[in-house]
Amino acid sequence: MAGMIKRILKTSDWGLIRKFAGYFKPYKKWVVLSVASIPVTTAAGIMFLWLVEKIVDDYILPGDAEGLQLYTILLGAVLVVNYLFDGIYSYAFSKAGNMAIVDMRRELFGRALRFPMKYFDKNPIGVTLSRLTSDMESISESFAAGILGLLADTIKTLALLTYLFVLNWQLTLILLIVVPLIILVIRYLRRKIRRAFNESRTSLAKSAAYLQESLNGIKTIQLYAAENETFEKYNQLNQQYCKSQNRSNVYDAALYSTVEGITSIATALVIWYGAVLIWNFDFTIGILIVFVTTLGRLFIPVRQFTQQITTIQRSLSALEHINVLFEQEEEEPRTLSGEDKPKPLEFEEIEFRNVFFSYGDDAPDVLKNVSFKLQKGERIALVGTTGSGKSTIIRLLSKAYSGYRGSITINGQELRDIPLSRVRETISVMQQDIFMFNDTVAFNIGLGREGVTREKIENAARFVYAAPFVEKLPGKYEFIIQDNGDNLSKGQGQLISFARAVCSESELIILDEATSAVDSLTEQYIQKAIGNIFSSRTVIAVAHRLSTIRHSDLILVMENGEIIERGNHTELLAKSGKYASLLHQLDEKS
Ligand SMILES: Nc1ncnc2c1ncn2[C@@H]1O[C@H](COP(=O)(O)OP(=O)(O)OP(=O)(O)O)[C@@H](O)[C@H]1O
Repeated sequence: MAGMIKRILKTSDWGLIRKFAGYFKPYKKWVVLSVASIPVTTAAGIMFLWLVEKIVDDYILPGDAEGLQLYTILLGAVLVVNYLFDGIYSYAFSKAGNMAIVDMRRELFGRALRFPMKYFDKNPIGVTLSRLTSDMESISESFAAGILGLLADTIKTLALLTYLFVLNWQLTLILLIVVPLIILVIRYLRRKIRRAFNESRTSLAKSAAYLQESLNGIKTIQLYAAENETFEKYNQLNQQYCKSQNRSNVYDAALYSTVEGITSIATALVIWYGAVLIWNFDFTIGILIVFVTTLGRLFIPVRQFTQQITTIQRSLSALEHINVLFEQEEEEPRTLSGEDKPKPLEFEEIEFRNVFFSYGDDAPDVLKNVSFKLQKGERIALVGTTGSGKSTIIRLLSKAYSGYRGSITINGQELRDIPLSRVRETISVMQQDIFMFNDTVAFNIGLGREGVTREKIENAARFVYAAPFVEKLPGKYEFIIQDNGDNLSKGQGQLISFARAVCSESELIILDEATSAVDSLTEQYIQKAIGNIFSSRTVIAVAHRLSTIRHSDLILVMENGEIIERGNHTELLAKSGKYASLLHQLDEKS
């Protein structure tokens, strides 16, 4: 059977199994306890058969009631031991399995948190979510039990067969006639089961991703009355899943019932040949009963074996999916514990020298020959038409994307050589599309800053003029922000984003100014907040407000990935070029 197992699993499967078996290492003692129970239950199984034969031939047939009583008690005791150790076997292994899966899930989530942003550009969140949830579930439910179950059943089956062989080798050979047939069926259906199951996992992941996307965008769907289309699309994905799952179930059922059928043939053969042997006085009724009883017991593992194969196939296909996440490169290996958080750089200057960048190998350059310098205390504004590359400069600087050509240095050190976590500690980004967590205002301001005090949070809020509105909220800093800031106005969200950025010690602040219009009071607060930030830190801003632009020391005007004009507000206006016309458009809008 060991050879058969080898044939059933591919070589690459063994690699996967070995890799994930590593997670059981810390829980070795539970695995050992479980494995140690196998010989006990196997011995109890053989003992049971021996007692059955003895009871029938030596006590029931001759009518020895006294001996029968004693042996029946012994039989009961053997069964108790058998089931007790069976219990220990399953409990100990599922305990080890559960703990191993918890570790795997934790490690995977930790990795996912460090996946590069371009991973999330390409992979819908829902797919990653389903890898972390349903694929993991599938393993924890089945993989552990599947593999060890297979081992236990193999040992038990071999022991039973050896015992039967000693009792009567001819009858045992008759029984084994059906084995090649079973191997053929399993080999044939194995590939089909795996393929169908893979398909069903993929379509489940797709429909989960779509479900997640639809729920994220539910307000837009409702506003644009796109419910029917959304429903239809989900329905189609769901149907696809249903079809592939049904296919997988058909193969499952086919495997199970074919093996059942074949084993029934074996049972009939054994009864027929056993009867012949008894008529020829070569055999006792006790032994025939042992054979028939064992057939049931022998083929329970064989039947389970087919189920275990299906289970293992499922787990392997889930493992393949999860392995993709394990093989996904992380941004830069970093520990998640705060102990060794690097100190921010003592910021002095940033320099871009002849920088080129494209988002993909075959994609066109979206930054072309970009060069500029920013020194401590200075403010740079990036302006330009949409898609001109302003945000890309910021993404490169915050190491959200790598792979630039040319040189970007912070304090003279090449950016690609500075650890990511150090860069993120040095730079604070005020995002336009800030994400708000379902938590308090205080939590959202202090996000990611370990050990930040309430005083610092409140000072940050005051500094960027967020305090006046926060203090009017019920519960003030304990007010719970919901649904990514849906219970706040856009302007209030921006002020929280400002507070979040200044709450850090970072000298360099990147400001990705939002374009959305806000009420005039909030606008005043925002402008005052930017004024405060400008006077206290070094800032590089993707600027849309005239006030922000005017207060910058250097304005870089971008078009098609290039800096086409540079200078301060007065110099650029005097040129009457692109900047002047951009300002003109700004004026018209306001
Ligand atoms: N993740 C991405 N993958 C591929 N291309 C991208 C990606 N992000 C931006 N681009 C492309 O890069 C170019 C520059 O985009 P970028 O976001 O830097 O422009 P921008 O000047 O900030 O525009 P806006 O003012 O509209 O935010 C655009 O052509 C855009 O389509």
